[in-house]
Amino acid sequence: MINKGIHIESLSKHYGKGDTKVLALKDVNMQVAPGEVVGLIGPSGSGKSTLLKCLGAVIAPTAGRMVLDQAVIFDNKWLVRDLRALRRDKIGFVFQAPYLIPFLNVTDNVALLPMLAGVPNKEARRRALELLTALDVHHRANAMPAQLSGGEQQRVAIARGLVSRPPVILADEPTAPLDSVRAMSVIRILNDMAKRFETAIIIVTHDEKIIPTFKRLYHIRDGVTHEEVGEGRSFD
Ligand SMILES: Nc1ncnc2c1ncn2[C@@H]1O[C@H](COP(=O)(O)OP(=O)(O)OP(=O)(O)O)[C@@H](O)[C@H]1O
Repeated sequence: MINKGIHIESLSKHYGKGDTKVLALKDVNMQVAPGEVVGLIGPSGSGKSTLLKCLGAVIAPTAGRMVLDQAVIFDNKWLVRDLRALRRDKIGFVFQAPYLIPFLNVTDNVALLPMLAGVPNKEARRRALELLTALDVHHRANAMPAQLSGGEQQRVAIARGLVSRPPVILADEPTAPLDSVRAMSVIRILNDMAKRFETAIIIVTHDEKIIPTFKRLYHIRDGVTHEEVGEGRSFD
């Protein structure tokens, strides 16, 4: 039986050829169980973004194996024909920059993905408002993105990444533009989501405030991951 969550085995990624070849990932192994929130930390250029892009089916690894939510998606080649559908149905992305759609209001920015996936509009908007409330930005539900502060935009983008309840969430520096109270509340929400919906979550971060909250971390150096036990400190 193939496990749920995220499993990466012997993953490598090379960019370029010959003299300009870069070995960005070398034999990476990683597991994240459903319901678990794992940190991915490492210096600039160590391979964090490359690993998230491979897992998010944005770029192809050079070799190795990746399993997402009980499906082998890559085994030295893609085993999934429709990578767009894989991204839409299985993976929630939360980026450093919010990338909201400028001509949709806050609620519709969050509700759009479930609407596109066939959830009735009313239910999609209800789920959107529930998350906007949890992220303390519901009072801006009818505003347009340009009318929000940077931190508010980021919280809306986090709600959008969570609203489809994907089995996997990949977050790249999600708390970077937030103050420490808001950063902690985002981490609390991601932990709640993980437990409630059995989501496997990877958070790439440099944020010293949130690193002690992880129970388990992967430290990446020069494309090689090292598993570490975190403090798992309560974030209340
Ligand atoms: N498209 C590309 N072409 C060639 N080399 C690349 C490409 N993207 C990344 N690299 C190289 O791969 C290595 C890993 O880069 P990556 O962006 O994954 O690091 P990172 O840990 O995310 O860094 P940062 O914290 O600075 O964002 C680096 O040496 C980088 O220069």
